[in-house]
Amino acid sequence: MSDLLAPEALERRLREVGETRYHHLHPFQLRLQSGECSRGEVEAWALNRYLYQACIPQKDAHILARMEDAGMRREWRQRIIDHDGEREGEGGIAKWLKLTDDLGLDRADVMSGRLALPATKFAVNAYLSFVKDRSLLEAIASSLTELFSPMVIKTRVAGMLSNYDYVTPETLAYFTARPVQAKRDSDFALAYVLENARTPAEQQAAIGALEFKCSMLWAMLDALEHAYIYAQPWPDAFKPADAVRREAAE
Ligand SMILES: O=C(O)c1cc(C(=O)O)c2c(n1)C(=O)C(=O)c1cc(C(=O)O)[nH]c1-2
Repeated sequence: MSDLLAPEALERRLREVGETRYHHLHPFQLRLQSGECSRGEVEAWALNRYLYQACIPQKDAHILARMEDAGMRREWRQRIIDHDGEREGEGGIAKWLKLTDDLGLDRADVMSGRLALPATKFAVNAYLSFVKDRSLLEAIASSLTELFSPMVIKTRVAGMLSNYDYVTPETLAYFTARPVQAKRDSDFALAYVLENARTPAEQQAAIGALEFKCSMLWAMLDALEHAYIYAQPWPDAFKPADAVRREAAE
């Protein structure tokens, strides 16, 4: 049985989870930011990650529905607005579609998810199930990957802008607002977790929730790496134009 941790010690443990398990360490992320990805791999990354972006307001709506306190709901609902916007064409999902548009991907293909890898869909569904099935504390703790997203976004954006000539600041506009929003959101979520994880079991559950979320983000990049670098993608999945040309020549 673990001991009850002081809030500072719990925060340290949560940050250690990110230092050792967050997707900033994943080989596909390193490849993406260092310019080693082919154009097709960048396209596959953006197409698959659309499903994650699209699920975020749904998972936040599940969390919101479980909150009994109006003040908490007022705070949390901003996350849904950030992604869905106040009207058509605004918000994070619309900005992600600007990224996939600029990469030349068809919107209907991207939005339908039909070309996404099976593991991407399993990962996203696992996140939605997690926030429905686990305690509110665990659901909120699972969002704490946002403590670490500003640093990975900064590195990714700088790396992509300097290494891929078809990527412009407008293409990556999605990421401009995220670090400030992520800081605001993760400050709130961290304060909640530190205040509400009051027993050793609750503290371990919060740490486990953050590990789960890191593993879900990691699994999405494992799937991309496996499908587009080491192996063949799932038969129904997105095939980059350069791979189609290679197959035709064989
Ligand atoms: O670019 C990234 O690496 C990254 C990571 C994460 C994350 O760590 O979960 C999020 C985002 N971006 C993001 O843009 C975002 O809106 C977001 C919401 C959440 C969440 O769990 O509520 N994570 C993330």
